[in-house]
Amino acid sequence: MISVLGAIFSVIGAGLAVMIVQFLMEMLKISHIPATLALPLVGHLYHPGAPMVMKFLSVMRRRHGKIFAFWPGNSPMIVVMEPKCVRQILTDTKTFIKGADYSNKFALVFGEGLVTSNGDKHRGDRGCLSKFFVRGAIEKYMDFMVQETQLMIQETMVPANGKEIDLQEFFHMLALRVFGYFAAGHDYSKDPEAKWINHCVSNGSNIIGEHIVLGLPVWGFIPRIKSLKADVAKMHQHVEKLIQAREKQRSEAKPDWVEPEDPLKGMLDAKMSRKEMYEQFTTLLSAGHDTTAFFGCYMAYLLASHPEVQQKVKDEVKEVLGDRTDIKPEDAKKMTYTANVMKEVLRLYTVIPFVNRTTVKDVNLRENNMKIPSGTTCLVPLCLMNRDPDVWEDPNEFRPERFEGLGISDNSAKHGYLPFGYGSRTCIGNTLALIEGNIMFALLMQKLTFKKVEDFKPKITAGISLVSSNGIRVRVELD
Ligand code: HEM
Repeated sequence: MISVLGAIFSVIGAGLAVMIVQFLMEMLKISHIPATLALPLVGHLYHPGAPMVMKFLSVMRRRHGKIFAFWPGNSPMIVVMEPKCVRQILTDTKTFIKGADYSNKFALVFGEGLVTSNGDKHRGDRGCLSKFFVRGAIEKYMDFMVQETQLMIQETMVPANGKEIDLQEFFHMLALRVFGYFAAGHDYSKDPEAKWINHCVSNGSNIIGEHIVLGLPVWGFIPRIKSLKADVAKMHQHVEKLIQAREKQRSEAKPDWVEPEDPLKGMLDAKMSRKEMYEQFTTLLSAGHDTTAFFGCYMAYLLASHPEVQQKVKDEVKEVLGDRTDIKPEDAKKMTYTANVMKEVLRLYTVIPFVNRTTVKDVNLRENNMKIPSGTTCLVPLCLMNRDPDVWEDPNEFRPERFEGLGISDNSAKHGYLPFGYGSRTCIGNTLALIEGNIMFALLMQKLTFKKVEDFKPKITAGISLVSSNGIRVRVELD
């Protein structure tokens, strides 16, 4: 018995010794990069504020500047928020690749879809899918977006008149319905699986987010990981149904049937394998779901909290549309104040708060001449860059007017304003999300007013996306 215990302690002791040596070697490699004292095994997690990652990093930024080391455990990340260096990281995709967080953790849900793949696989798949996400292609779906938004307003907002509601369900369901029709001609309003898919996608994103941010393992025997894998398998069965429905339409097509020009068609035409299609579809759905839905939630919350901004949006919608609801591309272009509101929402609530890349060789960050060793993960905190006081006056204020005259479309590398990322891996769904946002809010603002719920404050947690664990509550008042 004693010898068994002795053996166990020796193995644990040897393991700890290896980890401490690894820690010291890593520390030596990045000793030229500013950092607060980190300890072996726990890194900065000994610090009570460290699990609140966003707050902790903003304190570190004040202490160390725009490039510093952060230790979420035994290995460091280099936090980079200097705009020119960020640009280098996000454009040099041969040196800065999507590393282990993507291939081990994200991949549990996303497989080898667009978000997680690298190199030729990524280039090929992006080439195959990007034509469906350009403005002209998306504008063809505007009538459908209008129709679904109106239906959802009727189903959810009208009965909520005078009441407080959590907006998550409205925006999640609307995002799902729009995505289903846009990506595969599928009508989620009639699909009993829609509720489950909503839950499954958000849950998956939260779990993966937590495991990435806190550096937790994703071993298959952990109950929540086991159940996540089961959910992903069920999601693949759901995608199989969508593929079979389209294959049936193709095989039974009458001569006048015109197949929708959508991502599902793109995947079938490219003769992707079943596995590739499951992963790509799940990727698009997951990447576009919480993001679009929480973007809508935060916008409604900020409008409710700033009645003067809400009134200006209402006035603009009235001026451009009058009582019409058939929103056309030229209408959307005229709603410039609403566009600035959307930019300001994404600045304050950066829905994807962090992205990271791993170096495959030693590299110099040109702007600062700082060496980043091979195998290091660089963390780009888009959320903190968007509140950088060097760039934004009163960065925590909600002030859409600040975008007037800045000439910023949906991103600006110069300002470090990158809510949709940058370079060849920029969000493929950015135009879809913004057109959808414009339509949703034009129709909502024609019909109702969001009022602030006293004492409600969202409890923001930063996982893959910026979610609120206590929902987003507002009072709805029909006009
Ligand atoms: C407000 C809504 C959205 C925000 C804020 C957002 C944000 C982002 C960001 C920051 C990235 C870059 C990630 C990185 O560089 O590592 C990204 C990538 C991506 N997004 Fe979005 N996104 C949104 C909506 C959507 C939608 C609607 C879709 C699809 C239907 C989508 C699909 C994707 C995909 C597939 C990628 C990976 C692209 C690649 O690496 O080639 N996103 N998104």
